[in-house]
Amino acid sequence: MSYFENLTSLLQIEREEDRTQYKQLTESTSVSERRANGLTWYPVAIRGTELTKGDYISVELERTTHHDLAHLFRFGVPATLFSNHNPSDDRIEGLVSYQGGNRLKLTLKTDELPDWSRDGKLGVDVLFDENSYDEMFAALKVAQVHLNDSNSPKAHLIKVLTGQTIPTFDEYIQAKSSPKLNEFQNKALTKILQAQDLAIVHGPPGTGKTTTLVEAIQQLAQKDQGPILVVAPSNAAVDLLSEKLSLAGLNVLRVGNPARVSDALMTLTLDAKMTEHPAIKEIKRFKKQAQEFKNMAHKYKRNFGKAERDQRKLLFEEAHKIMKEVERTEQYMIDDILTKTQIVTATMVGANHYTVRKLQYKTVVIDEAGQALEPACWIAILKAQRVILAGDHCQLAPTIKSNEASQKGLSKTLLEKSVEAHPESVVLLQEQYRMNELIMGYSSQVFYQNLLKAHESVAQRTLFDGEIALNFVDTAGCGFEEKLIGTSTINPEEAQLLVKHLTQLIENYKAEKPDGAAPSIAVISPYKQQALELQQLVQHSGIEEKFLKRISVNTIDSFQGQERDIVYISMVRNNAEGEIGFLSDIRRMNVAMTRAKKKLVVIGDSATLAQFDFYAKFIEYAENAGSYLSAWEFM
Ligand SMILES: Nc1ncnc2c1ncn2[C@@H]1O[C@H](COP(=O)(O)OP(=O)(O)OP(=O)(O)O)[C@@H](O)[C@H]1O
Repeated sequence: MSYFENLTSLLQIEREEDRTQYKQLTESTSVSERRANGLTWYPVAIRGTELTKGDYISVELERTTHHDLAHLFRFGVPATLFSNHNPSDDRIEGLVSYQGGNRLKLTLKTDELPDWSRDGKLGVDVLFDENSYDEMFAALKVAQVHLNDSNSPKAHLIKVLTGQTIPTFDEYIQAKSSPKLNEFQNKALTKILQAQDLAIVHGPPGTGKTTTLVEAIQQLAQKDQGPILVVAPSNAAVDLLSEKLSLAGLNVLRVGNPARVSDALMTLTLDAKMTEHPAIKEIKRFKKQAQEFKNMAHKYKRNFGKAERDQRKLLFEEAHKIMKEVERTEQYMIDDILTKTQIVTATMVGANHYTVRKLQYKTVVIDEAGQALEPACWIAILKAQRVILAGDHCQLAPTIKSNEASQKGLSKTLLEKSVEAHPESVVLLQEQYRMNELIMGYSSQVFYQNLLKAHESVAQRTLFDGEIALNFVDTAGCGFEEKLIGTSTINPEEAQLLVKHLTQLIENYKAEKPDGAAPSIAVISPYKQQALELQQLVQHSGIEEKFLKRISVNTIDSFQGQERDIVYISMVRNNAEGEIGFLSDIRRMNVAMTRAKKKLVVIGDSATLAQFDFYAKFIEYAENAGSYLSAWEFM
């Protein structure tokens, strides 16, 4: 099987599993269950409608209750509007074209709202996102075609990225080294500018990967003709980069829909840029005319005479002609906006949005590549002459639903493969600006060949004088037993101990720094049930409000990319068999352990944990650093 056939078959397995899990979530579940699972908004109210491209209408919906529920409605996903009167028949499918706060816009494949939408209560269901899979399959197919065609200008890059040939560098190109960057970051900058096909920025926690990328993209923007494409697997990551690039003075076009509602971000979107464009007045005038023709046509609805039917047809044709004009004007506006654009930012799938689908780029940057599914990367790569991968394959990998696909290799990212195949393309950023060096040390030893250094401004930092930056609190022999709740594990006594330690730490801090600002604190557990338990306990701990406000409690995954002054990790597992479940995913643990700036406290049972090499060595590391504590001291 060829490289791309193999990837295609893995992706097929994944799509099947994803569909199956989606079906289980939706089929034979009630509206309220679907709503709780984030798959449905109900009830919703129609806040407006507008004619749009292709004679469709865009309807704006607002959810009027249950505002706090998380949901899966995202730009570009399919969804159906339905009525509660007859939900199996009264439904119409569309695509989410905007989502912000409690509103979303749905583009429906019809030119008129159905009659049933005027009575009964309305809701929207999110549908399985076939489109993202279709785009990925299509990209793999096209990549294979290029690879088979020795005349294809893309064949070389594809061969590099599939490990069949080596990357090339133009060593005569000199980057302008930046005084804002450290030695390693400047090395990465040079690597990026010299790369003819592939450069890789490996950025461990807090090492300034984003800072480096922004500087490199600024220099590339001056050299490359035409825009640079910058993609990342999540909207949150795309938003962050879009903001920083825009602040650096670049003209950024954010394709798709920001995950966060922020004015600065919104102005970068195509919608906002179109609203600012002089030609928008014309579009508004045309749309109004078309709407008037349609309204007139609809008046003939209940008259069946031939003359009326002809009249109605004429009016529709007129509206259609005007909408064609709207489309042409919109395309002109988009082209005009694109000529001024230096950077296009999007998710991988978003890079194929119809407005930018056909664009080719000299340089494509894939950020957070350690979290990107490889088939999605190929959507962006096919638009590139040269690819810059940035990320850290020693932190969280992409989420894969099918164990089979994961075990057969879908969880191995293009970043990881490329780092192995082409070490000459890689620059490791070695200086970090987040952690006290004691917190950093174990991660550096296990994942980064002991190469990381802490910048002098952070190396010795602690919460207060005399406080040690790392603690391992050993619960061995305390009889704290784990319990299984559903599919998640919980350890209530460990949770209580953690909160006791935290309360004490805050008291010590207050005594040492009576006027000190409240530090930011994360309480993390790999297990969801334990995180929920901890949330409850922290809420009722009696910790003063000023400090309580700064504490967030959650599972590891939600903290990737973030940092806190203090981090607690509750390890939960405590059993005679030495069964540690997914604590064995040491990359996830790497993320948890590297969020802390000044203090990291890990609480767990050494007897269970030490049966696994990673934790045995961690406990040894803590012992050697004088960071080992027995839980008995707090009981
Ligand atoms: N050369 C530098 N000199 C001083 N501070 C720096 C330098 N590079 C980065 N920093 C600081 O380090 C912090 C992290 O930088 P940045 O956000 O670029 O890192 P990152 O590697 O993208 O982070 P993450 O760990 O979230 O991936 C920021 O506060 C930034 O200002």
